[in-house]
Amino acid sequence: MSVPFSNPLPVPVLGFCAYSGTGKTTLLKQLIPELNRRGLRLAVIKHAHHNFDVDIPGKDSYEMRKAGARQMLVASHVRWALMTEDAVDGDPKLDHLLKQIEADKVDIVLVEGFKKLTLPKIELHRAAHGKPFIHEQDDNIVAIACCDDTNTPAELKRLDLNNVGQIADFVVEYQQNWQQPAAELPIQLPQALDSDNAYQQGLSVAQGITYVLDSINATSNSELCSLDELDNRVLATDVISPVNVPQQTNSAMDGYAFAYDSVSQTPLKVVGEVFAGHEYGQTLNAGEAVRIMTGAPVPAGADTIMPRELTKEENGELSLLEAKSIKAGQHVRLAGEDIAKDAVALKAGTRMSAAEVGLMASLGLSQAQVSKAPTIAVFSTGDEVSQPGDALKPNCIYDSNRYTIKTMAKRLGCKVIDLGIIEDNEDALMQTLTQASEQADIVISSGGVSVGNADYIKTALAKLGAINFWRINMRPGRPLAVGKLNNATFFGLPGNPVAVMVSFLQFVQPAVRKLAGEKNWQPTFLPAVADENLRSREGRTEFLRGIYHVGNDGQLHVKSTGAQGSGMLNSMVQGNCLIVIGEQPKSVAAGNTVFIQPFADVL
Ligand SMILES: Nc1nc2c(c(=O)[nH]1)N[C@H]1C(S)=C(S)[C@@H](COP(=O)(O)OP(=O)(O)OC[C@H]3O[C@@H](n4cnc5c(N)ncnc54)[C@H](O)[C@@H]3O)O[C@H]1N2
Ligand code: MOO
Repeated sequence: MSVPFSNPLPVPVLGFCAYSGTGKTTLLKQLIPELNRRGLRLAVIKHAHHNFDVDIPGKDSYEMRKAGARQMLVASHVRWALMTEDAVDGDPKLDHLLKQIEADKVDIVLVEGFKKLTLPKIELHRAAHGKPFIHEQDDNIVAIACCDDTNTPAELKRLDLNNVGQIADFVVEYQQNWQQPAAELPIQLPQALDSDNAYQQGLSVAQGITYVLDSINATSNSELCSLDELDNRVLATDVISPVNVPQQTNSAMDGYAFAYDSVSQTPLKVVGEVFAGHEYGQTLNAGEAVRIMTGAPVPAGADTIMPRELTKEENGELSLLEAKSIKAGQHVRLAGEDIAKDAVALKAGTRMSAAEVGLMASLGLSQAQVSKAPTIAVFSTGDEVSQPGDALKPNCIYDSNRYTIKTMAKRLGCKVIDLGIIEDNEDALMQTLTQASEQADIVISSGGVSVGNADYIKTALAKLGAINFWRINMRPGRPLAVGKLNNATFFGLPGNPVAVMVSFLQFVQPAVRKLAGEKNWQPTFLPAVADENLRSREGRTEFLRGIYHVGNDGQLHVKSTGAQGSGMLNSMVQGNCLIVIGEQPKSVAAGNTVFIQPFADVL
């Protein structure tokens, strides 16, 4: 039976496996110096099956450990050793041990033992021992080192067990060709949709997003907006720079401008002064310098700037301190080095923000063509749902969903039509839905998409459009309706308030961004260390509300907000991110890495 292993290090890990008596340790003792000669820096991990001790009774470190120190680090000027009391049931965990290695100090980790792990390994085999092949049971064998009399499959790399140099060459090649696998995000897009299966088994989140994106076309309508209206709008056309930025070659420092070739002629003669917004109208001669301010144009004949603090001017003569370190062209900003005239300064599909608006202004442009902002119509359903501000009737709840949806939609630059709370009555719903689909690009409702029976929304939708009622393998936000209502896209989000927000972020957000013409947007996934065990179920993507912070180790750390009921809106208030655990892991143990989606973009 193989045990899953994933390498946590940015360097390769290569195992050596064999039945006992094959000579693993003997080979490794010969291989290590061969690899050192080839310039490879090695770490070695060995699995010992007995209760070993590396310390010597009587030594201080031994005595202190025996006195009860769980970790004992003994260090001298040549080496240090960390001994940890870490009794576990079964084998020690290789990924945990590997995390103790200083990966920047080694090129590869060789591992002896741990043969059950799905770890790339070289099998050592001696036919004379009459033992079975390991590679017949283990797909992770990358090569077999054996003797002449052994038959091996043609597709398996064969090495000579008695030729240590050849094995060393193989290890070097393995190390050089190894590539760190790309991080596997919990939601991988796009994902093909098998609709027959989807109805029975539900859709993965990635399938749901792919389906939504496939059914949305970017708008072709656009309008001209002034600089002050551009924030959060999406460019419909490329912005072409009408000018060089900077317009002229200028100084990046307050100091002196001169020709680099004049450095040998110091002291230089100071012949003038130039301020930003002005120019020194003449050409500098060899041996001359001008006093220059940051942003002022570099005069003709000069190509190098010396900051004022590295100079001394006396009676019109300029000495250069540290003259030897001067580089030709230093502290000069060349015309067009930021953006050249006629170059694309901003691409169509860019969502405008402070930097983009500022850049447009820096080009002297006062307006841009942007895609028409999507219009979203939103309503709520359910007899129990009441309008905030009204008295709350018995057994009712206030409508929070319409307000979270409207707020998120506005953050995404949408115009919003609020259709209020629609009573659970088919005629009223039909009328509202028809009206909404004429006015809006996207119509969103919340509630009524699960299996409850007081839901007229399903019958009304079925009459007016083509709507799929999906079950998404996620929590929260399992039920989701998506489809067309005339020309508008319809989203029926689940009623539970947290499910509404999570479904909006995962499915409506990509749709809005695509509709608005935004290109190259990807959901953010940041790795963070889990500060506690996080529960999840295999086959379902879990969106836990989390709180992340930067730990003392400089890495992001995250913990959950606590109770995770999908009606607990307060968990979204307490949290600053979603912790996203994909379909594979059953749960994540404290200390392992998970992916988070910070709320910063939309909430
Ligand atoms: N037998 C089953 N029951 C449920 C299932 C299921 O698969 N089988 N799924 C559960 C899940 S998961 C969710 S989520 C909910 C979603 O159901 P609906 O979309 O039909 O939503 P409702 O039943 O109308 O409401 C659920 C919940 O949310 C509250 N709600 C509704 N609208 C609002 C609003 N505008 N503002 C605030 N809160 C709202 C409502 O009062 C309910 O408490 O179904 C589970 N059941
Ligand atoms: O979507 Mo529901 O909120 O999973 O409980």
